[in-house]
Amino acid sequence: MFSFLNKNQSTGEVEELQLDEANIPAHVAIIMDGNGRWAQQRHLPRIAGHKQGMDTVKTVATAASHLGVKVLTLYAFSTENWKRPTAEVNYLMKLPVDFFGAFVPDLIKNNIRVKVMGYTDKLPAATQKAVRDAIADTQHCTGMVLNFALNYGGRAEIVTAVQNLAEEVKAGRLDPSAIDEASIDQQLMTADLDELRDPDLLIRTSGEERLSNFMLWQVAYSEFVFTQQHWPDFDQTALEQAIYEYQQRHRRFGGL
Ligand SMILES: Cc1cc(N2CCCCCC2)n2ncc(-c3ccc(F)cc3)c2n1
Repeated sequence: MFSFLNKNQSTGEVEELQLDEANIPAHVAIIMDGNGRWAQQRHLPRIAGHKQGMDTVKTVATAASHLGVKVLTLYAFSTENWKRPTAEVNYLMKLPVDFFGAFVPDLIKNNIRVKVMGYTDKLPAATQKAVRDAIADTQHCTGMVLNFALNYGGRAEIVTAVQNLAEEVKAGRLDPSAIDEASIDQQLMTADLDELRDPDLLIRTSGEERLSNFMLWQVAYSEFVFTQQHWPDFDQTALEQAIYEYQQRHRRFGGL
């Protein structure tokens, strides 16, 4: 059992809660929202929130790995984020480079493997190199997969899958009647996660309760937990609280 202290929202009392080690969600996906608001509340530039948010990535990735999560997917940059101010986009595109230098040695120590899904060919060359290096240097790790969604969009992912299947049909290699959910699964960017491709738990921070074009196909049966704190304030306890909430809904009774 993992125990953690929780402040009861209704009574205000601090209580010790237990997580069931046999019911840790195998795949946790997080929409890391609220970085800009966190900075604005402190009268800091928005990019200060992104910088602090990257420290939270390391804290939460380490905590998830220790709890036994097998895949942690983090929504780092969406296909819609290109609409942000140029200065902010340029800063965000440098974060994978900073991450590689600052955190990859710690990830290797925790046996965490980096994977990236998205249209990475559209990223600046330096960002693409940092992504390639992070993947290559953690390739040998056999523990948790830390999967960054980078220049990723759920609708674009499905369009690409449909285009690929249409090409197969056009080439005479696939009959339309043979297209099923498995056919589409195999064309998605999560295909190489095999049986772990669909998140068991989706967390979104900062109070918003929407998907924002994130893993639209894969979250069909996921539990959603929306938390109030901004991503830079998210931590191990917040992750444990979200997993506790998941376990209350996804109760395992004996061998079920
Ligand atoms: C664009 C962007 C933004 C980004 N944020 C920090 C976390 C808060 C939310 C957005 C800002 N983080 N955090 C880690 C990465 C990253 C991506 C790929 C990779 F291989 C290694 C690290 C990252 N990438």
